[in-house]
Amino acid sequence: MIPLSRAFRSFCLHHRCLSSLMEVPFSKYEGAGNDFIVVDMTSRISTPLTSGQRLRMCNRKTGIGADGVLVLQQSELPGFTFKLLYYNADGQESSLCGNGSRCSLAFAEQIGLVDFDHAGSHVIKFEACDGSHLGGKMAGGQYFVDIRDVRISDVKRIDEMNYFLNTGSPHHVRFVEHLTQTDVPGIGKEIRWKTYGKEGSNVNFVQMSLQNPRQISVRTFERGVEDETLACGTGAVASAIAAYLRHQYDKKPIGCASSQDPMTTQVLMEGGTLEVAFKLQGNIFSDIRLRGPVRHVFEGNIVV
Ligand SMILES: N[C@H](CCC[C@H](N)C(=O)O)C(=O)O
Repeated sequence: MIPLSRAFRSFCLHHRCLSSLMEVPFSKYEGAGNDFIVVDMTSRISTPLTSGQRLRMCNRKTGIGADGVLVLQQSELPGFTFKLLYYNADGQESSLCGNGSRCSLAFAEQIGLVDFDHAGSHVIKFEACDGSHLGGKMAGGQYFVDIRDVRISDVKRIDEMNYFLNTGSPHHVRFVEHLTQTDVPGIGKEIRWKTYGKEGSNVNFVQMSLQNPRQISVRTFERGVEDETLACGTGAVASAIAAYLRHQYDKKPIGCASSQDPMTTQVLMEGGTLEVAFKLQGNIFSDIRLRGPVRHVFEGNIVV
C-alpha cells in the first residue's frame, strides 16, 4: 500500500478523518456481472486491510462498490502462481468464490504474474481457501477455474424442489417455474436465515429450460452480500449439478455425464452466461470446470 503523503495526511486530519487512513490501489473486475475489487498484496510489505476498510470499499454509495474483495498474495507452495483470499461485501472472509477466482486470473495477467497468451501452458495453479485450483484462459478470451469434486452422497435432496450442496461455498438450490416472478431477495433472505441461521447459505433459484435440458436460468441470493447478485460462479455449478440430479430423479434422460465425456450446462444469469462442465465417475462429479466472461472495468486508488 502507498503511504499517505504528509500533505495529504494533514488534509485528512484537517477534515477530521481518521489518522489510520491509507491509500489503496485497486482494480475493479466483473465476471458475468458479479463484481469485485481486486487488491495486489503479492509484495511482502503490503499492509493488510481491515474488515472495516473492505466493507467501506464495497459500499456502492460511499466506496467503490462491489460484491466482494479479492486479495492476491504470494503462495508459499512451489508451482503456485498466487494465493487468493476472498471477502464478501460485508468485509468478512468467506469460502470459495468461483467468479472472483476467474477475475483473479485476469488480474494476475494484468500485474504480470502470468502471461497466458505466451506461456507454454494456458493453465496455472493457485491456492484458495479450500485448497489448490487450476485456472486459465480460453481461446475466445474467457477464463475458467476448476472446482473440487462433489460426491453425490454429499448432495442433500431436501425435497423435489430443494437441494443443498457445497461447491466450495454452500448453496441451497430451489427449482421454480417462473424465475422472473420470483422474489429472490425476499425468499432468498428467508431461506438463508430460517434454514441456515448465522452461518448461512447462498440461495439459488433455478428454472429449467423446456426446450434445452442442458440450459438453466438462475438467480442467486448471496450470503455476505445479503442481496441478489447478477451472477454467482459456485452457485452456477451447484445449480447445474442439482439440475442434472433432478433430471435423473425425474427419469428425463439428458444424456450422461460419463467418465469420458464431460457434460456442459449453460447457465443463464442476470449479468451473463456461465458454462459448467463435469464428468460423473461412479458417484463423484469430477473435472468440474466453470467458465465465462471476465471484464476489467476500471482502476484507481481509494483512501480508506
Ligand atoms: N459469488 C461467488 C460466491 C461467493 C460466496 C459467498 N457469497 C459466500 O458463500 O459467502 C461465486 O461466484 O462463487
